[in-house]
Amino acid sequence: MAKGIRVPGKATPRGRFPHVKRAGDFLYVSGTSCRRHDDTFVGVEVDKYGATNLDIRAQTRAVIENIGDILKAAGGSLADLVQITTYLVNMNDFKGYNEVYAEFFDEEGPTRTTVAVHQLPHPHLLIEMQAVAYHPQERS
Ligand SMILES: N/C(=C\C=C\C(=O)O)C(=O)O
Repeated sequence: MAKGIRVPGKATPRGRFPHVKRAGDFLYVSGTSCRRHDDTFVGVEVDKYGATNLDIRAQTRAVIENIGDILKAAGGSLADLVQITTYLVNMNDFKGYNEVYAEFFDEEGPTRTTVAVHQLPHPHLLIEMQAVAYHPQERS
């Protein structure tokens, strides 16, 4: 039976789904953003005039770190990732996203697909990532 986990301290899912689910030797991580547990966002600044500045590098780093925390709660780590799908709202953010991505992963890392989408669940979000990790049960 596949087991879903909601991870304390991470952003509460805005729907009825777990952060991560084990199916056999694989861990499936739900689409994850830079949202914090208190529903604020990493990589968002609003100036005194109300102008919003969104930072793709900070958001990318936060998303990957959130996925790492979620995998850790399931007994795994970023090193176990075998597949990542990234959703960007704007392909103009590809360069900044790609630079931060390369701080975590290289050609031996997970396979990756990056696509642009019309919207994400909050207007402050520039990026969401979904991932699969290979983590045999006997290692848990
Ligand atoms: N995974 C989903 C949303 C994630 C949003 C967030 O972490 O801020 C979903 O609705 O499927």
